[in-house]
Amino acid sequence: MSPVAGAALPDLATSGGLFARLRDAARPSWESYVAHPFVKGMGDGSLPEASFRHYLVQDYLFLIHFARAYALAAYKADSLADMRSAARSMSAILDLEMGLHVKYCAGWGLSEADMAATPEAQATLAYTRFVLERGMAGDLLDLHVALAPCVVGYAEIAAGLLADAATRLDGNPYRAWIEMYADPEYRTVAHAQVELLDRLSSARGGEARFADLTRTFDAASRLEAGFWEMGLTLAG
Ligand SMILES: Cc1ncc(C[n+]2csc(CCO)c2C)c(N)n1
Repeated sequence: MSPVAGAALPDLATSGGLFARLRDAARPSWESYVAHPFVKGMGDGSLPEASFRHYLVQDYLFLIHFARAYALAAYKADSLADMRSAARSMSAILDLEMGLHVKYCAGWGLSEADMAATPEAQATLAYTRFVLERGMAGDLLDLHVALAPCVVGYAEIAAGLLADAATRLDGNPYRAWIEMYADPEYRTVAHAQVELLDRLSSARGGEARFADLTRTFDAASRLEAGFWEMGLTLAG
């Protein structure tokens, strides 16, 4: 069933949890990401098609590296449960989400071979390699904090668009994107990421590392905003 426009969903973040506190500490960067003009343009359908296509191709390349980040999470895990969870997320991206993405892009006339052959834009390189670097240099908590704006942000953005009076779903070329990320199944994935951050934080001394984790979360949020900006300006 399609979500109903205008119905606000509760916040994904648990009050007082690590995700909510990071988001508060990085508020200006977070807002520049979730309220970017690209997002508003998808909501009211005014986003130029060329911007959306440029974004989609780069997002395909982004997902490849995101799958690598979950492979790194499996390597960094210190329990079988965390290894299995990372492996499941990597498989979900490679076998499910990328397939959906490819089908979705085909609807916009983009073939997988064309997308794979496109050079990565600077914003794609910067964001994906930043996440991988946080994971390589740090531990599982550093890596999951770097991943959190991506995983939780898209659920918040899609829910926010559905609740926004400026959003038009009828005849909106970006409706399928909004509904894909507003899907309850995807909200469950985002919620699991919020809970995982709290568990990792207790196990790995997150409290004492809050300032450092905030820098990572803030940078990842700015890189998400930069990813939208790349789409909007068609930057290479
Ligand atoms: C730039 C960019 N940021 C976030 C997402 C969202 N996303 C990426 S992978 C994934 C599944 C999480 O396990 C989701 C929701 C995206 N596609 N592109």
